[in-house]
Amino acid sequence: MVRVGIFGATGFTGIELIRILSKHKDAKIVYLSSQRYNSRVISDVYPSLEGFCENKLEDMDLEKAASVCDVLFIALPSGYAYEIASKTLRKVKVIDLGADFRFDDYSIYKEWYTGNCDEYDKIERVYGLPELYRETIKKAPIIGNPGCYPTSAILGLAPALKSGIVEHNVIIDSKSGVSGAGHSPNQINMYVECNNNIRAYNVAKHRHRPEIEQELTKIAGQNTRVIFTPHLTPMTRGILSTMYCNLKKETRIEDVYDIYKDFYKDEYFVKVLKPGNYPATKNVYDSNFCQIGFEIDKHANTLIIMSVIDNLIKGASGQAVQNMNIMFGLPENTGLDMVPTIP
Ligand SMILES: NC(=O)C1=CN([C@@H]2O[C@H](COP(=O)(O)OP(=O)(O)OC[C@H]3O[C@@H](n4cnc5c(N)ncnc54)[C@H](OP(=O)(O)O)[C@@H]3O)[C@@H](O)[C@H]2O)C=CC1
Ligand SMILES: CC(=O)N[C@@H](CCC(=O)OP(=O)(O)O)C(=O)O
Repeated sequence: MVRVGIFGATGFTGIELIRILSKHKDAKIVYLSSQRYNSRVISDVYPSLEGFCENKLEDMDLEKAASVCDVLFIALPSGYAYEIASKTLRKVKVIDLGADFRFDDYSIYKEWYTGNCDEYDKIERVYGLPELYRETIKKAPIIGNPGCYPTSAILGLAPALKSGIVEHNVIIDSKSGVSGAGHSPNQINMYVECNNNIRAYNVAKHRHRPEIEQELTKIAGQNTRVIFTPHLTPMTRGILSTMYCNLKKETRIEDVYDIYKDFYKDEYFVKVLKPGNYPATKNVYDSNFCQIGFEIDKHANTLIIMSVIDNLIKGASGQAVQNMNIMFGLPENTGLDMVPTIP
């Protein structure tokens, strides 16, 4: 039985971790932290957990957490994980849902995030996208769980870039549900601001751009540039990323389908749709799946790829549990085998 602790248990990703792990047959939640609700029972704060999880919320106590847990999930805003991970290193595995361990290069992390990690380069960690890094995740002491937009974009683009059929300049147009912004009230997630409304934000300067470029450059084997525009849409959950790549030469859609099917042939959580079928966020709602579809615009010789995920599951807590399963030698879909919710 894997003993689990969660820092930041009352946020959206923390609650989603509890929901998944409370039904995970090989994991047991033994430690939950919260500043705001310290000493309350989690199901009093979130009655949806009544009968599923009755743990008491505690103050953040690194020593205690490291001594009673086998793995710690950090579901806090970015900037906290370095201190937690460095103080608990080798005593317990760490999976950070924030951005602190996603970057290969500290100067890029510092340019986009505010955390301080003096020994960044010395910390052994792996970018936690199982479809690309499964073998290194198995032995990693620390996982930097990918961002939600990067998960949808990288999974959607990897086969095309790896196979070399497209140029290395990509346009990514993404739409996210409001839960992507977390549960703390701010102007962006107020009902009256986001209901009946759709808008772009952080245009040409979103912090997920360098994360996406880092990974796509490694996959493509050469410098890859992206133009990334995120949009906030009036949905609770879900991300749709639509991506545009110039084809190097005329290509048949059946050949693109074969490339994608082959790339993901062993992947349980990635579903490649047949040509003519397009993904929708509802196809993966409340599940750990990513669905990918595509079309060729012959007029512009452009490959258009569409990728959908549930931002809170494959884009965060589900992927984090998938990583935990890999690290502890469990079947990868343990606790994650949910059928998407319709309608
Ligand atoms: N929402 C999403 O779709 C995704 C989120 N992520 C990442 O996961 C992490 C958690 O995100 P999410 O669950 O959405 O965030 P929330 O805002 O919903 O929750 C964060 C929790 O962290 C605790 N906390 C501790 N210190 C602070 C602080 N200084 N400011 C705010 N909260 C604090 C709070 O709990 P308390 O007050 O009880 O201690 C809060 O509930 C973030 O790093 C985020 O970037 C990654 C992918 C997708
Ligand atoms: C809709 C919305 O606001 N989404 C968030 C995604 C946050 C996230 O998951 O990013 P990190 O884990 O990299 O901080 C945003 O655009 O910042």
